[in-house]
Amino acid sequence: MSMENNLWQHILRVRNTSPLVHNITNYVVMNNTANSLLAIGASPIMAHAQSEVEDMVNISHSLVINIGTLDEYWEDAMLLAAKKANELQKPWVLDPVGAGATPYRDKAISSLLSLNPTVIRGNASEIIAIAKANKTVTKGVDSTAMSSEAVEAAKSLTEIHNSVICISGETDIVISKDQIICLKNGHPMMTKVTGLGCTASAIIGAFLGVTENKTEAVVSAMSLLSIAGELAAEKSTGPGSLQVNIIDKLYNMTQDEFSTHLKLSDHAS
Ligand SMILES: Nc1ncnc2c1ncn2[C@@H]1O[C@H](COP(=O)(O)OP(=O)(O)O)[C@@H](O)[C@H]1O
Ligand SMILES: Cc1ncsc1CCOP(=O)(O)O
Ligand SMILES: [Mg+2]
Repeated sequence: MSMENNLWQHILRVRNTSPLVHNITNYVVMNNTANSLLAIGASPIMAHAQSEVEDMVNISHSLVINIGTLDEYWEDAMLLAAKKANELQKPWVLDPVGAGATPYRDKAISSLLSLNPTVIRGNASEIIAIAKANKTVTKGVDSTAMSSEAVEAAKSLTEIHNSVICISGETDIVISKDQIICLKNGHPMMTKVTGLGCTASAIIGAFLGVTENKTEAVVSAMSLLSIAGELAAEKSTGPGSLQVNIIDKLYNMTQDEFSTHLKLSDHAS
């Protein structure tokens, strides 16, 4: 079966099996992330109490850790949850929001990285920062670099942590040990809606919960969100309506819309 066909099958599997996705995420995006997960057919739970995160991982299909509004208490909860996911061999995603912006953020990321996330998804500046390539300066939570500049940084992270890396941006690039997949979907207005990167990471979590092939899980998630953004932008007058229209398109995307818009290319790494 072609990769394109596999991607649509993964989308259907999320819709039909409704994986439970445990999110330890930031205050800015919690509501939008939960609604996006519901729209694709997944079941979201946001929980960060140290007393329950391990039990929550136990009943979930996957875990998503997002450091957007981190503090010391949350950091400990994240480490507990990631350790439990590893112990139970459940997939988990790290979204290193704002990597490189402050020493505290980088210290927390390095503790989480030592637990070898299944997938790391960030914009180009964040991926470069966490690989300590130091070729660019992170400006808050938005990217100042192009995805292509972060490819070398991502390759080194894949080698060290055995993780699949997703660099999001104008082109989304998914890097595993033997493959580099580029997706040229999306719309520039998506950068004017807060939390769409966080949504991408959460949706990746949903696909990891139902799909053995981790690279395909990431590509399914990124193509679904980016095509939804592209189609939603056509009928949006600005970022406010785009935010809402993306959730609707995640919910009602058809196979025809998916396959006629998908712009994917595959290379050996
Ligand atoms: N310039 C762009 N053109 C088209 N799509 C984009 C662009 N920038 C980001 N996107 C899309 O927006 C979503 C979020 O990615 P991104 O903005 O890189 O995350 P973050 O919010 O973490 O910086 C992805 O689906 C990505 O493909
Ligand atoms: C603005 C902001 N500040 C802390 S977390 C956050 C949301 C970042 O979301 P994204 O990286 O998906 O744009
Ligand atoms: Mg982000």
